[in-house]
Parts: sequence; structure tokens; C-alpha cells
Amino acid sequence: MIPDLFADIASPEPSRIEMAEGAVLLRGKALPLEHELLAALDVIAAAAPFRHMVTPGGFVMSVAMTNCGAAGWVTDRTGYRYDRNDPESGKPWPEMPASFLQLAVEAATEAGYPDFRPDACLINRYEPGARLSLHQDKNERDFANPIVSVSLGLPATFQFGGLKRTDPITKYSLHHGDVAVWGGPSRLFYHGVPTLKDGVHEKVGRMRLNLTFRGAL
Ligand SMILES: O=C(O)CCC(=O)C(=O)O
Ligand SMILES: [Fe+2]
Repeated sequence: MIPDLFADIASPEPSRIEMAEGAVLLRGKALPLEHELLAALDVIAAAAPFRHMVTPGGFVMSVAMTNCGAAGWVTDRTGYRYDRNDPESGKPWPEMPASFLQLAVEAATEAGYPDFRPDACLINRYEPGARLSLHQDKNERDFANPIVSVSLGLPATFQFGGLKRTDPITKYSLHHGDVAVWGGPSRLFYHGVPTLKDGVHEKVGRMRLNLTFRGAL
């Protein structure tokens, strides 16, 4: 076989993409930690299983969720909130693994937020057909903290808009190991994930997992 000497020139996509002021996409940033992250996810899901939560409007979410850290994001008929305990068990959420914290702090630092220390990690599990409609992350107490969002498994499209729901949207493909960070002027930008396409990821299977680190409390 003839080696492809021009492979790097033919695929010039940079590993750091500026999505907006204060928002960056770090391609492959999580790859060196993928095994630790996936092993830790299994432990978390055994203690706090993924579940389909209900929105205040009474809709069952297509994305299954769980959490780790001092607080977890939950929704039910009474609204959205951060809760120190898992409502399913009444017990605290599993502790945030060291590998999670390390990745979140490194990615935030690279994105220009060296002081970020997340206290909550929402874990989203998308199976084919699942989606997360356009929304703002605004249940956190202090918007000085960025959001750090890690993609594992099947690829997805990330819609990233502006401060208004009707602002124009840019689409980014998110692949296994990519990390998106948004904060500062883009902290409250609308974002979403349209319907996940079917497929099988060699390490993660027929799903996409997303870790979303927040400063919640
Ligand atoms: O799955 C993603 O990439 C985004 C998740 C998200 O926006 C959220 O959990 O609030
Ligand atoms: Fe979000």
C-alpha cells in the first residue's frame, strides 16, 4: 500500500474551533482519558441508573439521564432544579470521578476559564432517535462558570445559536472525544442536539453519551 503522505493536508479541520466569543470546540480532547471515563460511567450508572425524566409540561424526555457530583440536574412536574440527592434513591449522587474532574478543568483552562471547578455533572444518554431541543442552561447559580460538554460514542450534530431562540444557528458535528466549552458572553447561548442517527460505536455501542459539567451550587 502506498502511504497517504497528504492525509493531514487533505483533512485540514483544526483541533480547536472557535464557535463564538467565549465558546470553543476542542476536537479529541477527551480521547486520552476515554477508558477511565467509560469505566467510571459504568460505576456511576450502577449506583444511579439512567432514567427518562419528565418535563414540567408532562413530556417524557427521549434522552435518559443521571448525574454525579455534589448536585444533579433533575426535572419533574414541579420544574427543573439541582438536587443534592437522587430522587429515585433518596441518596446523594455518586461522587465525581477524578478523571471527570481532570478533563473538565483541563478543557475549561484551555478554553480560557482556568478557575472552573465543577460541582455537578449531568450525564446524557442518547439512543438512536433521541434528541434535546434548543434550550439555555440557566438553572445554575452563577453564570460566571462555563459549561463543559464531553461527547462519547455515536456522532451527533450540535446546534449552537445565540442569546435569543430565533438567532441563527451554526451546526457542528460532535464525535467521540470532542469537548465543547461555552462561557462568558456565550454562556447563555441556545443550543441543542437534533435526533441521533442510528449506528454502532466500536467502544460505546449503539448510543451517544454526553457529560455536561456545571458549577451548579
Ligand atoms: O448532548 C449534548 O451535547 C448537549 C447536552 C446539553 O445541552 C445539556 O445537557 O444541557
Ligand atoms: Fe444544555
